[in-house]
Amino acid sequence: MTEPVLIANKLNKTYTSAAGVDQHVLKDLSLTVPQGEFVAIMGPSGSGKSTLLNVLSTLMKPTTGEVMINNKDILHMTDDEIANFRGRDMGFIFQSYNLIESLTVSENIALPLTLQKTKPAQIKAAVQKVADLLHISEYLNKYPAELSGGQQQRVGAARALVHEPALIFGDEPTGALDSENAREMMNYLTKINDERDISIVMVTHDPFSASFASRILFLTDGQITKTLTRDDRSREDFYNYVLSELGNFE
Ligand SMILES: Nc1ncnc2c1ncn2[C@@H]1O[C@H](COP(=O)(O)OP(=O)(O)OP(=O)(O)O)[C@@H](O)[C@H]1O
Repeated sequence: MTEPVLIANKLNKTYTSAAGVDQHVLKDLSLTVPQGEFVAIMGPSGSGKSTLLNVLSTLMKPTTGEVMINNKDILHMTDDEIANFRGRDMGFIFQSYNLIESLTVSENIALPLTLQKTKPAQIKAAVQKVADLLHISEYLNKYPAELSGGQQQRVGAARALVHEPALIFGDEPTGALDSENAREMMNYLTKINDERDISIVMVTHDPFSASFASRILFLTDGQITKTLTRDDRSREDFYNYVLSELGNFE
């Protein structure tokens, strides 16, 4: 049995509006992700997907419950420990690429390593390696504004990968991409998941993107109400299975 990279135990999240009205968004939600697994989270709008991802990825605290990543209790770390942990062990890929316009592609990709004060020669080698993997080496000296949306999203992915984190979180990583670029992005994620054993937890509304995962969790009203596993199905067969199950689900 592979060691879990992430364990979430009985997560609850309640938002309280300015008018004092509570909204209970995550409800006793538990989840375990073994090292090297690729998990997709799907569910209707408002079901709590982004809230769950934010809680799992240390960006937001749950109201109650616990989250362990690599056996560390992330809810009881100091702000400095969390910042270090994020920088070293996690990568984030968002729909909006969050690139810094005044930095070159190379400098954007290097950010997680620069923040960890990695030596320049090591940074250069790591940036080159991940840029080769994502086929963006020729853009390294350009600025984000000079790239297409798909290229920018690959730069965002390269930045998430450059420090070889144990775990990557994606929030609609193909959301801004056309179908060709979405397929390419999912192939890259599959490749790093296979070859480097990096675990991936990704929120998506798109069954095509989800079909690249090995397990899909469906969220309804803050709870996991259905789980589909790919088992030994091909990606295409899993996609058809997901589509048929979605028909039953919604
Ligand atoms: N920061 C916040 N403050 C108050 N309410 C929030 C906040 N973030 C989300 N909510 C509410 O919590 C519920 C779940 O939101 P969340 O964004 O987690 O859902 P989602 O499944 O990701 O939705 P979508 O697919 O539309 O992005 C929604 O009703 C939303 O309005």
